[in-house]
Amino acid sequence: MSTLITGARPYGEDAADILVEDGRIAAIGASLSVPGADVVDAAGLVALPGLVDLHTHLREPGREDAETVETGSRAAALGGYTAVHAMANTDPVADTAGVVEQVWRLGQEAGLVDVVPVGAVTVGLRGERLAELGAMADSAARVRVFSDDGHCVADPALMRRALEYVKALDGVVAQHAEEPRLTVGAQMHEGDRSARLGLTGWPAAAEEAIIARDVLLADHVGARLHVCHVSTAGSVEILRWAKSRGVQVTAEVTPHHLLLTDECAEGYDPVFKVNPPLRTDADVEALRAGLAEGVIDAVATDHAPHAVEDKETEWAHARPGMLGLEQALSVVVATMLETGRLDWRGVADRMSTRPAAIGRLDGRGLEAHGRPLAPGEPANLLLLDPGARAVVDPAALASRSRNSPYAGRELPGRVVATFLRGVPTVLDGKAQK
Ligand SMILES: NC(=O)N[C@@H](CC(=O)O)C(=O)O
Ligand SMILES: [Zn+2]
Ligand SMILES: [Zn+2]
Repeated sequence: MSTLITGARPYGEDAADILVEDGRIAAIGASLSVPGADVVDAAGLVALPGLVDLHTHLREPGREDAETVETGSRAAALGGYTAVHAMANTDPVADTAGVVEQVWRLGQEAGLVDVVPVGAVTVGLRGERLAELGAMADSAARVRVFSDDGHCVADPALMRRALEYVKALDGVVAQHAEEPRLTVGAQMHEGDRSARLGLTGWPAAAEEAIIARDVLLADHVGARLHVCHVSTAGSVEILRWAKSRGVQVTAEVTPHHLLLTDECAEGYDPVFKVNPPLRTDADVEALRAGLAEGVIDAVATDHAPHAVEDKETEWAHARPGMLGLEQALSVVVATMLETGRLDWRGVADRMSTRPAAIGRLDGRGLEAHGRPLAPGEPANLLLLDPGARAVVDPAALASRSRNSPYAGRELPGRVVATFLRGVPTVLDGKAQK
């Protein structure tokens, strides 16, 4: 089976044809012609490697009313993703080989993206004792990223032991950095605005204190640490310091923290309630600069679907979290590309290459992700119309939930097609399954 993608602009550069055969890129060049190949006209479209998300909540098992592996996979493919890491805060929690294998199999069955399960660090995310990390690593799901996301591994001795265990598995602990004693009852970013709105604040220091502690622990035991959804200027400074000292730390920022601020809380619309909270203009500026510089390695969505009854309620009772998969690339185009902070290669690096490397998905086999657009590599790629602009309509999303913070906002860039190992999962902007 061969497909010829004609006139695409790899990494936004000169137009070329891309020939796909047997799941791999067979050739990239001018005026390729292959009798019998399916032709996809990509004139004017930017071709990028398939995106890799380090941080997706798929809600299955347990909250299939909010999202399933299948609906989340469809949302991911429509967003240009070919692999997503499925967070462990499901019900039951993904803290055993059995649960991670179940999620991995559901991903295979849906067949729209590679669903890579994240394993919980502690049993039940309770922060008391370590889960069966080795069994999850050795399972069919081959877990390499471990996280209690939703909760912080707050006990420093337990965090140290987790780092030591996961190091032996060539894995990484992805920390949700939130000192719980500093965020009791927290509703939004702590500052002038939280005081005025009468909502309990979530201070920047609650995030920064854990990141500072964890980079010291990671340095001490020589382990890899990944920091989830970095949201403050101070966190970027700590990461810059740690990296300059050679600490093996990586970090991600979400699209919403690159675009939105605590001003969104003014209308008390819980769609903007999220952990960590939306911060200030100065934080957004520091996050964009940190991502451009590479101190922040990756964009990760923290796609967090919630059912209507959990979200459309009074602010204080609403669950934190917002959708991200279908608009992530558009938000990065708006905040990083159109502002001149990253070029297309930079976007590919932060949304595909580096996240794949952090999750150890960047091997040499056909199952690899985050590989460059080059002959011989797996044909995981997306085609984007960079000039298209559209207003986000939550009713049109593939996600089973509707809690998009971008509703009614005009964003640039439309994913026209996505290919997973040469098979189109999205064509003409429509999911193929
Ligand atoms: N980001 C959120 O506000 N919520 C996430 C959990 C998390 O990422 O901490 C969720 O699972 O809903
Ligand atoms: Zn989190
Ligand atoms: Zn999360």
